[in-house]
Amino acid sequence: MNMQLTDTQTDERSTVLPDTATNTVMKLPTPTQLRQELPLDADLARQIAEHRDTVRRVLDGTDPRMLLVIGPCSVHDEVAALEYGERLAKLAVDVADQFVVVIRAYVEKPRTTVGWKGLMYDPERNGEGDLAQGLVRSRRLMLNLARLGLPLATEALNPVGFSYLEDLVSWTAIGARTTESQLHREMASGLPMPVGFKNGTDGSVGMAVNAMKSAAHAHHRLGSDGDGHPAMIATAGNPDVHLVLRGGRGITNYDPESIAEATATLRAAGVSPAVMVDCSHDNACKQAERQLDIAHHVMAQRCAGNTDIRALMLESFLEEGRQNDGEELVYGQSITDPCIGWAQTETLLKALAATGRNP
Ligand SMILES: O=C[C@H](O)[C@H](O)COP(=O)(O)O
Ligand SMILES: C=C(OP(=O)(O)O)C(=O)O
Repeated sequence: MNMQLTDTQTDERSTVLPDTATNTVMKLPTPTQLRQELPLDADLARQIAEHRDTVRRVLDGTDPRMLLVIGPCSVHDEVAALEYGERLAKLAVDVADQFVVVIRAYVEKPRTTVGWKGLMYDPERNGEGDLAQGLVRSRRLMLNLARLGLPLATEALNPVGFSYLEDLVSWTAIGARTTESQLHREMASGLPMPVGFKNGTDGSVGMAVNAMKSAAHAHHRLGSDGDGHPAMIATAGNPDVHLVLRGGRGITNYDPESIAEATATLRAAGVSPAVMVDCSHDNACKQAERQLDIAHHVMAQRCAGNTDIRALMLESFLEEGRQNDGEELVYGQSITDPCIGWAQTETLLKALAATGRNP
């Protein structure tokens, strides 16, 4: 599973200088090396370019369908994630006249305090932080999901981490905990796909609007090249940025008044009024089943004429609910936020599509 290391890369842990540091550093393969080991072939690259264009067209309203970003809160088991992907790819065909279905392939999890941070950071979930293995497994999983024909969504949390994966992703989220971060805005400014900024964890939309303005702008940022060398990166600005309403602590924002207030703010700021409603997270008060009613409620608003609502996000997996990580895990059930199960997912997507056909 471990990547080949170059002559200059050893797998020894070395003490970091200066002397105040007690950290250890373990060298990793570079993004270029990982991309060479797990390459994106020309057909898949074409597919991803087409998916990104489709997502852009949905978000700018040229394509009248809605975007539906759906899948597990996090991936901890690649087999279950692929089984979910296979089922979703079939269901996506049934609703393709109404929805562009994008699968959540979330391998980095932002934590409120501490907790498992995702497949990329701790693939064995044993606290060892085997990033060398996590990066390989994350990229391999994403390649396999993309080969099912689905566009991929993920949250870009660590700009270095994302440089190992970004060529595989068609829609990217900047999460509620990082929307206000300049580093994430700079990163989004140079990303080659549409990016959704979540409102803040306190429910505030203003910081996401500021993020959109910043990410649409050109930047000079400090980063590294594909070979891991420090580099100045000049970004052009990302024209395909939008707002994601996900509620906040004790606040929901999927109702008509909240959405109207958000789109008025977006228009006043001169940025895209396109909105994705995240039916999970604080909108669902972390109760997975609430997503069902929320999705119907938002779809009804869209069918009643609010075409600024261009997208929905749902957290869904094979089994409903969530479980604590441990020895005996239920196959296909989330170990982070609760999700709706497959049966609910199938019923919901078909019902939403039927509403879209006969508003
Ligand atoms: O989407 C997942 C979680 O909401 C997010 O990662 C924060 O989780 P936590 O509050 O359990 O740390
Ligand atoms: C962490 C997530 O969302 P948020 O940033 O809204 O909490 C997520 O979508 O997995």
